[in-house]
Amino acid sequence: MAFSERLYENVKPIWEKNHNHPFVQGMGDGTLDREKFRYFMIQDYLYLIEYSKLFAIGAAKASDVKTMGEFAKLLDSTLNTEMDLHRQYAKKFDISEEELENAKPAAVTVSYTHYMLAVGQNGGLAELVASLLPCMWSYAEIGKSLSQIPGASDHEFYGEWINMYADDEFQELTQWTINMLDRLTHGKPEHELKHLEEIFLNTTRFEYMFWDMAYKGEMWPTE
Ligand SMILES: Cc1ncc(CN)c(N)n1
Repeated sequence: MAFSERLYENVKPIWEKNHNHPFVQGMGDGTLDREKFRYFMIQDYLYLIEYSKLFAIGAAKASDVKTMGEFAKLLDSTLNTEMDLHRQYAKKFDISEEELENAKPAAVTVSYTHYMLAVGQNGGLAELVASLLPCMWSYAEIGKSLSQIPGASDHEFYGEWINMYADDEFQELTQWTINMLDRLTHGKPEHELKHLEEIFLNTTRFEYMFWDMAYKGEMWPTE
């Protein structure tokens, strides 16, 4: 069994919870409150600024030029395609770019990005990829599944979001990253695989927390 299949099996119950979360369901049937989506978009933009740094770290840690090039592609796609979607939504909400970049991250946004950056900076390439993969993989799955709901891709507001993650390019980049983790973990001893499994599980848990934070509009427990 490829290591990615083992990871997938291990986190399946949490991914099912993500798919059933009212935020995700609400994008699929178009009923999600736009204020919740607005809040999500701002926090997600801040999240992606930090997340994209993992690809730069990946390029620096890679041991061959081909892998460096792939990380460069992932970095470009995040900064210039995925985050463009957020900038477009920001226009719809009358949020200036400056306002977007100066917004303050919520507790979950800080915890999630700092955890990934610590793992990415302190560990090897396999740790880095294990930590960043649930982000890509779970959105690729959610985008694909929501795009199969009749009318969801054409929804005047949430359609663009769904199309972004259901798109072939995002799906291919995700598959490349899954394959890379399988390559990096081939032949690794069980105790190292267990460690990677735990990292993957932790960022999967953060994915759920991010949906929930956005749905509840949470910032910090003291506010
Ligand atoms: C929190 C989160 N997770 C995943 C993705 C998909 N890159 C995202 N934009 N934001």
